[in-house]
Amino acid sequence: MKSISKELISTVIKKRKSATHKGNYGRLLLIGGSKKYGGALIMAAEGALNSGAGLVTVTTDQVNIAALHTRDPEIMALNWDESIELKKSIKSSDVVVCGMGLGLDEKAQQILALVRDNITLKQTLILDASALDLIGQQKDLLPLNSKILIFTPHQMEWQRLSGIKISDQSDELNRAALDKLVKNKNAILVLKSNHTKVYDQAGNIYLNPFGNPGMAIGGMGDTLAGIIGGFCGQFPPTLETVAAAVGIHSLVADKIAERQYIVRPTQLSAHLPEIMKQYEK
Ligand SMILES: NC(=O)C1=CN([C@@H]2O[C@H](COP(=O)(O)OP(=O)(O)OC[C@H]3O[C@@H](n4cnc5c(N)ncnc54)[C@H](OP(=O)(O)O)[C@@H]3O)[C@@H](O)[C@H]2O)[C@@H](O)CC1
Ligand SMILES: Nc1ncnc2c1ncn2[C@@H]1O[C@H](COP(=O)(O)OP(=O)(O)O)[C@@H](O)[C@H]1O
Ligand SMILES: [Mg+2]
Repeated sequence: MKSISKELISTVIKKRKSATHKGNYGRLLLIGGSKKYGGALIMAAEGALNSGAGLVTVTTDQVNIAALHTRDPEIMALNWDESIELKKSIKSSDVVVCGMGLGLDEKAQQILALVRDNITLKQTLILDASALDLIGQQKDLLPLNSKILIFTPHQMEWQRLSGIKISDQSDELNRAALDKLVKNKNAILVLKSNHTKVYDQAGNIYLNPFGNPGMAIGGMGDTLAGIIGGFCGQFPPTLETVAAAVGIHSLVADKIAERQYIVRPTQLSAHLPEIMKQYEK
């Protein structure tokens, strides 16, 4: 098992070249935010935006859009009832991040089925939170048609999806469960805890040595899902890129925790561009 290091983060975060434009840094679509959980989607979108994604669009319950635009006018938004537009949006994205605050109702199931049916082999798909729980309940909702498929469960979500109890979640069982879920070997598992591990299906594992308990606040994982999306839109969507996203999320939190008791996820996002600058190479 390798440890996520500051050097690894520096190899992933590239200095931007002059002759580039927003289209070179990833078209991201984030899907989630039912009425109750609009904040989850907004926090994920802020993670994506602040990690440098070139173009960020969200699709969500209409009720969240004014709040999102008040905070972040850079982000485009689509009402998730507009299914024709939504299909187009899925197809034209480089990276789709689905599940933050999506909920588990019939609408949520329909949206995940739409993602499953419209994602293509050119795209990176990240599944978080409710998307993982929906698949745990109904296995045929699992989208298998992306280029790279990234799961980002916390331990309880992984228990519900894989059937492995938290106390039994060993590397061996985790990888076997990932292989059982995804046969074509294009998946990455980010199993979140106080020391998150990132697995691929070739046997590689990265352990995150960074982070602190000030991060134990709702929205911290939503923010991470957005950052992973942002990284996969800008840098090659590999195990190392995902590990670097996990590492920088915790490093920013560690910096904030030097002078604060807790780390607000929105504050973490706000400090991300400044800390990424220190690691660019
Ligand atoms: N502001 C918003 O809109 C927010 C909206 N959100 C949205 O809410 C939806 C439900 O997601 P969720 O994660 O809040 O609930 P759930 O899946 O039941 O898991 C929580 C329970 O699991 C357990 N647990 C054990 N180990 C654990 C671990 N390592 N890390 C974490 N938990 C661990 C633990 O149980 P306990 O120990 O408390 O008994 C804990 O109580 C989802 O769509 C999400 O996106 C959130 O993102 C928050 C901000
Ligand atoms: N005690 C802790 N130490 C380090 N990191 C933590 C701690 N508690 C939570 N985190 C991090 O915070 C995030 C929590 O993710 P998650 O449970 O999905 O949050 P949410 O769904 O509320 O956004 C993960 O990245 C996890 O590694
Ligand atoms: Mg979560």
